[in-house]
Amino acid sequence: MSVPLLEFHQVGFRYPNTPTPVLQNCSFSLEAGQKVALLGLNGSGKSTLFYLAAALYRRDRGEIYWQGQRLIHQPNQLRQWRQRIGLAFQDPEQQLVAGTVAEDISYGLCNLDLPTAEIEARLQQTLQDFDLVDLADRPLHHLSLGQKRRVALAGVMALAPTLLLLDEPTTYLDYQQRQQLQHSLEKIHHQGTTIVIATHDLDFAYGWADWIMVLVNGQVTVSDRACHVFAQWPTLVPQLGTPTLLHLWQQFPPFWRRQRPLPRTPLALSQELAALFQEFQRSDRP
Ligand SMILES: Nc1ncnc2c1ncn2[C@@H]1O[C@H](COP(=O)(O)OP(=O)(O)OP(=O)(O)O)[C@@H](O)[C@H]1O
Repeated sequence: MSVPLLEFHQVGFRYPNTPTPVLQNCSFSLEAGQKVALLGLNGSGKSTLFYLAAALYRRDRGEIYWQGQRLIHQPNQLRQWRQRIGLAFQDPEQQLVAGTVAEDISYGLCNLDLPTAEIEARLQQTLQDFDLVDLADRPLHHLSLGQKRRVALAGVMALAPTLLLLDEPTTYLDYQQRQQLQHSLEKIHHQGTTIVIATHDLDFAYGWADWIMVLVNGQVTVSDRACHVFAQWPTLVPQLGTPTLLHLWQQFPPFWRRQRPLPRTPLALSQELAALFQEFQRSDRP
């Protein structure tokens, strides 16, 4: 078996001046190439888990590994660690630091000590990839929240991380920006980046993820292939609600559902519906 990309082994973490730990004996591993949705109720610790994974916070207990190498919070290793793992915060305001869009994307690249020509080339490529060319010289405080999210993601991706952690990226996005985000994610994943998204958007998770992790009481209680998790969804994770397409699929007759894979897109579900109608029409004929 291959070495996991990222591994948490019995990790514990408590914020100073709070009585109970947020994470306790938290263990999981991520394989390269996965598209992971991290689910959990408000306050279950998803953002905290991301801060620990990105080495912005220091764990109290347990170990964190990158391809088998233990995280030790020493300057040289931290620098390398933070290059490999890109984190886009839930609130883009926390992430954006410079005056304009172009300056903000360049900021992270300058911190990598790259040659000027390479910084410029990566900046131009990133502006194009994220459809930000027209906004390049726009002051950040003139942008909408959705645009700020796009700039924050672009800034992280310009650094070419191996693992991308996105905290609630679909919040406040309109239909068009959501489509654009999905398109960017497909492209990023296709280029070889492993992606983990913390989200309350079950419909998004259902359509996008190939792996599901669920955080409950400071522990990852579910970590499995999405098709397995959704097949057992209501009994496995009752507290999170049910994705719309899955809910509709559960209204199909059991004999039909037993024989077929879960439809993960509206198109796949409508095709199932059409096929079921045809089946009933056939069986009704004298
Ligand atoms: N700086 C902090 N100091 C003390 N407690 C904190 C701090 N940040 C978060 N917490 C607490 O840690 C717990 C986990 O918070 P966290 O933001 O990681 O959860 P989450 O799953 O990302 O929540 P949400 O889905 O609402 O974004 C919460 O109880 C929160 O109140």
